[in-house]
Amino acid sequence: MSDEVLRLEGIGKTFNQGTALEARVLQDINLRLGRGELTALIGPSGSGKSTLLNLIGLLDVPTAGELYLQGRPTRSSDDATRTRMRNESLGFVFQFHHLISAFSVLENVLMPLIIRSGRPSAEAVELARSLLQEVGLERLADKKPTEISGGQQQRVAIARALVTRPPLLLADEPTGNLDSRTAASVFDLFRRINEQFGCSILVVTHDPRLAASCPRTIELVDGRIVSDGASIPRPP
Ligand SMILES: Nc1ncnc2c1ncn2[C@@H]1O[C@H](COP(=O)(O)OP(=O)(O)OP(=O)(O)O)[C@@H](O)[C@H]1O
Repeated sequence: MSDEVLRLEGIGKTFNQGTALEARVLQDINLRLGRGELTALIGPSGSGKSTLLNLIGLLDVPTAGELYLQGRPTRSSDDATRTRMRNESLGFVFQFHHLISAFSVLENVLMPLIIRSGRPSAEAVELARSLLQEVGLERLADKKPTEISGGQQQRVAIARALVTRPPLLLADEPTGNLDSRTAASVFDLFRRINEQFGCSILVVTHDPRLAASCPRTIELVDGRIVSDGASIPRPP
């Protein structure tokens, strides 16, 4: 199996192409993510980070170039194929975690498996419990999301994103609404998950300290990659 999880070749995104509202947001993005890499995506507001993450997450389609997920081209795939590839290969963690308040923490973690194949098997429940243990929340499995803190809710969202064992985890400002100590501990969790599960993680962050704790940082400015390399360590 290839060690390459993701490859972007000449990716561009222009919204409202051919109209007065045309907006060229991404240009000539070339990028390769290997298995098990932990990478930060940084850049000023409006530089195109979320747009790029949406393309990588197969939630939107580029207007130029090709995007390969685990070696498979995606641009001309139909919606059903893209949905299948998304469910098989990707996990998502967002700033606002969208946990379902009527369900318990455990049921929320199980949700991707329930969507995939209905009633969860005993193995699925066991996997969800072990992920909750991994994120330090096994004792809260029966609580509702409203009964736990923001940092704990984000940990539930991370466990939920991992329950399908995705080779690539995408995170968009996952610590954006957390205080700095809680943000640092959620980021520690990303590092531990990366080491333990070997999944590749691409995380958009505005926080330079958090970015510096990733081995690799990619910087976008005005829709282009302006730097891509080893992160510069910062003092704690
Ligand atoms: N659907 C759309 N139609 C037109 N323009 C869009 C659309 N989506 C995003 N844009 C524009 O693309 C640019 C990049 O937006 P994007 O949200 O990707 O930036 P970002 O780097 O994630 O910003 P932030 O850090 O503030 O979240 C912005 O100028 C935005 O207005």
